[in-house]
Amino acid sequence: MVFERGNSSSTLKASADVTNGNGNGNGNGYVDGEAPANTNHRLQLCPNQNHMSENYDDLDTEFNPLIFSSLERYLPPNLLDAPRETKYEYMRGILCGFSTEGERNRQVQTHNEYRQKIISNYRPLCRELYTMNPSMFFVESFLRAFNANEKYRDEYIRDILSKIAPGVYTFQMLHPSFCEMLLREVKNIEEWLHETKLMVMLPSTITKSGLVLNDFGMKGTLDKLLENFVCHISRILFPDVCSLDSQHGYVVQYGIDRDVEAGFHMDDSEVTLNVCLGKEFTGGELFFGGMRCEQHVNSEPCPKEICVYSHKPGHAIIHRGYNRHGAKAITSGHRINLVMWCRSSVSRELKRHRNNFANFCGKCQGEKEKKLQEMKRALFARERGAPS
Ligand SMILES: O=C(O)CCC(=O)C(=O)O
Ligand SMILES: [Fe+2]
Repeated sequence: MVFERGNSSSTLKASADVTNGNGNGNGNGYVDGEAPANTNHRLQLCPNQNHMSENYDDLDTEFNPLIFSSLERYLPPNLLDAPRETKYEYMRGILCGFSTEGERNRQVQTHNEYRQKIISNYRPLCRELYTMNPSMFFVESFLRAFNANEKYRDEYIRDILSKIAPGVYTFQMLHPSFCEMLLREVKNIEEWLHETKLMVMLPSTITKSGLVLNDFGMKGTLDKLLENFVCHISRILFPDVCSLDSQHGYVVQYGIDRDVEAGFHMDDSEVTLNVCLGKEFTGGELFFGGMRCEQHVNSEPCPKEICVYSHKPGHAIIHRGYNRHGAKAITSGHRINLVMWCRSSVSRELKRHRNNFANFCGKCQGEKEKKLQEMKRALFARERGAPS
């Protein structure tokens, strides 16, 4: 397996989703010129003098458009000829990474205005999607578990979850008619975007074909999904994660004419929910390489951490954001998934005060065990009178 440094970890400050309220970005940007998924290039030290920069004057952006034209000549060579939108997102991410608190507030305001502009102009196709309606959204087994008497609820929820690797679980979740409805809505959004030529913010640097559902009026529904369902599952599966208090919800699309795969990365989330909506496809399996702290992000996985999962429509997979993963290439058809990066501002604050992550990082755990073994050996030797 080739390990690429993912770019959606919480180390990345800049973000198109500046509204999560906890000061963390969604990975849609880079600190000090870190490159997008699937590339390992940084901003160049010297500008490419022969490159003709694009014009960014028409963009509704918080930065002076001239900055983008100047910065463009410093882009990694593989990005120089990328679509203007990709270059813009990459450069905006870098600029946001350097911004101060005041600028950050302005970004929040800009993002709110951007969202408001979409919401007041986009006409939803399936209005039912914009209000949480469990009996319409979920399959029977999922509803039964959540509707169980409080005394047995956790036990019933545990029963519907299948563990496929340490910290990775799957379960049946979305009703086929809900999946079908959301697919129709996504198609409608895409047609509207095509007509209006509106440039949208991508959900993360991992995808070129994603749509942030929160920006299209579904924040209320997804907040309820987090609050009433995902929080509960997270509390059962990941008790060390503090309460999840915000979400970044989006769809990702794969196909021959879209993204084909997703590079190996970590999410900017404490917990990620990922549900396949359809349609028909082959390939595109998710692969996992174990949980790591930021310091050990590039360390090798141990065999028990590796697992491969084939997406099935309606089925969800839930894992810690730090569990490194990627999606293999789709080999035919079209795959669309609903992804929700769930965040905990308390967990993030606590993490800032820690320097050992043996509670989740496989590598920190290994090192801690090694030290313990060494201490035990030294103690044993001392007891037997051997010179230490
Ligand atoms: O393609 C997938 O199912 C995974 C997408 C993903 O990992 C992400 O968006 O963070
Ligand atoms: Fe991911």
